[in-house]
Amino acid sequence: MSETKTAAIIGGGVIGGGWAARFLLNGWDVVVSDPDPEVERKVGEVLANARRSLPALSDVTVPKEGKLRFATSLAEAVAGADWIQESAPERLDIKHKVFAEIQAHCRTDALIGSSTSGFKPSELQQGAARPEQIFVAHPFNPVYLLPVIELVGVQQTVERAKEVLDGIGMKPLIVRKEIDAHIADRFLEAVWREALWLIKDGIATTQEIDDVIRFGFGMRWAQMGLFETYRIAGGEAGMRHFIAQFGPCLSWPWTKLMDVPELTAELTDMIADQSDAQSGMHSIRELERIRDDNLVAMMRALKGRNWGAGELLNAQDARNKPPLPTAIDKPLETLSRVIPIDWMDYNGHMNESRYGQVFSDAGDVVMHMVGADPDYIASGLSYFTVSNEISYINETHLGDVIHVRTQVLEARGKKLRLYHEMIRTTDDELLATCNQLLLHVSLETRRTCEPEGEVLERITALGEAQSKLPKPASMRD
Ligand SMILES: NC(=O)C1=CN([C@@H]2O[C@H](COP(=O)(O)OP(=O)(O)OC[C@H]3O[C@@H](n4cnc5c(N)ncnc54)[C@H](O)[C@@H]3O)[C@@H](O)[C@H]2O)C=CC1
Ligand SMILES: C[N+](C)(C)CC(=O)CC(=O)[O-]
Repeated sequence: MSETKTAAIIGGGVIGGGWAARFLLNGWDVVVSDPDPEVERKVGEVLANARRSLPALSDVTVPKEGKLRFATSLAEAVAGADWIQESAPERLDIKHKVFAEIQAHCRTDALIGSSTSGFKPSELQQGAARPEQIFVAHPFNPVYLLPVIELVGVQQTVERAKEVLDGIGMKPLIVRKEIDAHIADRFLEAVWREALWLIKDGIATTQEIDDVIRFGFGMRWAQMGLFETYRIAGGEAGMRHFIAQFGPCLSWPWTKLMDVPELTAELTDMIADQSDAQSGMHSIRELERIRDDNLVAMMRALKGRNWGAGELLNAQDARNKPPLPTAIDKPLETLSRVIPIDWMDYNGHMNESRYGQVFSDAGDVVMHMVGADPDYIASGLSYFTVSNEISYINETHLGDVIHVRTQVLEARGKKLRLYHEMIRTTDDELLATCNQLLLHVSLETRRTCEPEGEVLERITALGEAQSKLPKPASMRD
């Protein structure tokens, strides 16, 4: 058993709260230190949002949540921590004071990341007792959902940090050279500046600017980024043609980036009023939930494509996947997962089609147990499901943790009959059952045939062992 690690979060605001949730929901214990008397409530609200969204990105068992504690002093928070994440306000004087106190009380081998959006490590390290211990770990809001982290600092330190972040499902990017605002915030700054000009000059409103992003290039960026997108825009000749065609525009007046509009009271009012008209009907917490639900749905769609953020999530699932059941003389625990947002329907519960997905995944586990795994399937043999009789017994809701218990009712020759019970893990409530019949097939002839070799031996042994079990209670009722 690996020992539970501890993260100390210094500053529990928007970003510190997000870090706390990311670590906790990946099984780390977390200690938060923040002078704000409201910190427990604020972190609690971020955590509530994270609990309903992050686990829903996973299609396998999620790690057991760690323990959360609020420290009475920074010294107490950092004392035994493995990772310390500074998320205090973006002011160098505050950060220097915080680092001095951290280093006076933390372990010398602890990793000390800073969430700074723009300061370089050399600036953060000024006057530090052990400069090499401090590095930039710049996240994106919401930290519990968005995977990328920019790491800037001493090579050996950021490599250790990368290993930790990989383990909590993130996408650490080690930045080659330090630079103000790292990589991503330089883009965000450019887009933000341009948007401010467009509003100031009366060209577009906040709503119109958001629409050109979310109905257009924002969706392209979320899955391919900038260069891959523009490569395609160059047509068959790719990037070279793209540059030949659009390169000259760089010297035309297509940008006001070299200048910054003054944030006068008048411009601030204009932007804030437009933003109120656009989004004022929702509270910030409501907007956070809308954003999170949309992000989960988009990231799950990318999972299906095994692309971009979806590829990362699939790799994380593969790491968290539980081992196949080995004891064949008792009901088989074939699946455990959380119900995600995109499985909900207009009735406010899990759509009926998703029960088919759950029972199909549980059936796959039995196939893999007997050796009918991807290699066997690649050899041209498999099982087809020919019937699923599903009974919907109780409603299944967003965020429910469920597991499936499976009994093999018949495993003889070509026939594999399974009985699945889908149970809510928190209160043991039976949610649905499925009587499922699978037939062994040749993928070449697309007809049924007897299983072969080890699969035949294992399926026969499984069938015999399971035939001695009493019928599941829900079948007898
Ligand atoms: N808000 C954002 O979109 C992002 C912010 N960041 C960076 O994260 C850091 C924190 O920003 P936010 O969370 O947005 O700010 P915030 O204002 O929401 O939170 C800052 C927290 O630090 C606390 N604090 C103040 N002095 C402290 C001290 N001496 N010790 C411990 N805590 C202290 C405050 O009480 C507050 O709760 C900044 O460096 C910022 O650049 C990074 C990525 C995105
Ligand atoms: C606005 N910001 C500079 C604080 C933004 C970031 O640092 C990253 C983000 O989440 O957009």
